[in-house]
Amino acid sequence: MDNLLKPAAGFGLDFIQDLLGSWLKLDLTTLAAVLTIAGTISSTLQTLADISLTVYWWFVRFFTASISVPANDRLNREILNWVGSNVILRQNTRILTAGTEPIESDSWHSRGREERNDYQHERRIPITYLPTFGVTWFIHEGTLFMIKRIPTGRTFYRASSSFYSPDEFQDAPTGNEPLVVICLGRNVMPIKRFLDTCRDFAEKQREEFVTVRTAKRDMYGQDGWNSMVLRPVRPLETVHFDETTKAELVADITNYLDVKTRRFYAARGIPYRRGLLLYGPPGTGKTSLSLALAGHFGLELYLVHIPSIDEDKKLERLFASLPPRCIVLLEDIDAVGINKRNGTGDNSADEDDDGDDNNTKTFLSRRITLAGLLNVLDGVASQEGRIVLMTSNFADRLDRALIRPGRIDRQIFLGHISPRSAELMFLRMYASDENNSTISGSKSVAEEDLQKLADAFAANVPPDTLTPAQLQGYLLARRDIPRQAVEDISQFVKDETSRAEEAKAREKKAAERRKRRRLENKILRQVQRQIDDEEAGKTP
Ligand SMILES: Nc1ncnc2c1ncn2[C@@H]1O[C@H](COP(=O)(O)OP(=O)(O)OP(=O)(O)O)[C@@H](O)[C@H]1O
Repeated sequence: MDNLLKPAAGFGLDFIQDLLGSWLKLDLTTLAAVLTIAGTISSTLQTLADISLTVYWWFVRFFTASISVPANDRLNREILNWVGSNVILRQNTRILTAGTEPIESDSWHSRGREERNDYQHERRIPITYLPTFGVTWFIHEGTLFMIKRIPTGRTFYRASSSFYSPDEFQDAPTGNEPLVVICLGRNVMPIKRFLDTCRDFAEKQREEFVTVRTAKRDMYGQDGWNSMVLRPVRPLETVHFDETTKAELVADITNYLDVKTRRFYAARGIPYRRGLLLYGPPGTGKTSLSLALAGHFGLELYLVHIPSIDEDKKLERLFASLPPRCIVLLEDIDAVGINKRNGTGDNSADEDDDGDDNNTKTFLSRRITLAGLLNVLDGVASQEGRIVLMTSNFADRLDRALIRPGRIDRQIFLGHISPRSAELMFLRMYASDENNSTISGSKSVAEEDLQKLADAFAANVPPDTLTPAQLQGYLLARRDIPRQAVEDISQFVKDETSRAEEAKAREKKAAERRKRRRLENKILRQVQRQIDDEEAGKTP
């Protein structure tokens, strides 16, 4: 058997040797030598890597101090913010993670977002950049620091890892990973100082910006407050409505946030919550006021656009993950009609009213029920210490169960602009600011002239005609020409009034049509029922 194989093996070896010799000009001995050297280099490199890793860990263990920060701690985000602004940007890092919102396949859901995807009607969501790092190094106050993101086990971005080290991409930064802050030396004091710096930085940002969080599904399909936008703080003075109501509102919230009030509630077993309803026509400042209040009280704003939430459970999950002190803004709670379907209110839900008088099922939107909303507002699981602001364009359509004291403690009406508010808005629009960046034309208007112009302007803005949004739009279109704004205002008021009257007449006609259609349907159904009854009577 061995003898039989020998020529074949010899033939094979000879053949390979010939091939290498004639084609590649290599003999087998050289090849073997090359392979041996390569193997030795590779194992040497591996050994060196192992040694350096061991040295690295010994070094970390004996010559550094470290502090870990859990994923869900606010400090974690504050560190990332600091690193993002001070290290990543300064070092002009080429590896960042950009994000806007996850793409969802659910068409109803996406439609809701298309309509109103972001705070204050912005359709385009700003891109947020997060530092992509496994480990980042920097020097702070003369000490060498290292921040390490601890992998959470979710791996992706592998496709891109062919170019960069897999470590860098294995765990895409969602901002929810625990961090370890390490510094050179055996003392944790530099780290503590660094953490203070991060907090001061965040504090300053909070003074200048309001953090607005909105509900978004994250990349793993989990609902949560996953989108964050920083909005510049809007001073309360720039939101015009009844000054006494404004002062009362601010006093009310100040009192509520006072630690003594919390103790008072706790001692008497009263749930420590505050609910406010901001209502009025569109463009009267409900959203602007909410933002201004959040800025004034230094609270984060958690925004829920009710019509885009499609199930009670989702709202429940969002409320369950609210921090203890914040403002929750529930926008457009009436948008699809918080009404009993057998109610008398003339609203959108009446359009498809099937006339079933016994149907008392209550709907907030496609799938959010009034019970679901009430449950998150005062259910056992709902967080104490927060302020819930609800906005509505049609307060009269709201269910009484929702607006009872305890759920809504104060109702604030934001209506059409008053002459006094028009004067203030005019002054604000044309007064020169620090950068003198307001308007070119108005620079020539002296202060006393500006006041005279504002008086003349306000005299031509009758109460209860224009919304603040309309007036703001008007002034913005004339931002360089204050005198022209005064001249044109009477005509603008006339035009807008007649337009509003036409719209009202159209709406009245449409409402009458709907009413007629409902009546016809009702009669038809009664007739059909009679016919059915008669037929049933005939049959034995
Ligand atoms: N009372 C107000 N004072 C100053 N500006 C206002 C006021 N109301 C509205 N505006 C301006 O009009 C625009 C729209 O305001 P905002 O979105 O706050 O109104 P809204 O009542 O929430 O409207 P909607 O009911 O449509 O959501 C903003 O740019 C805001 O600056």
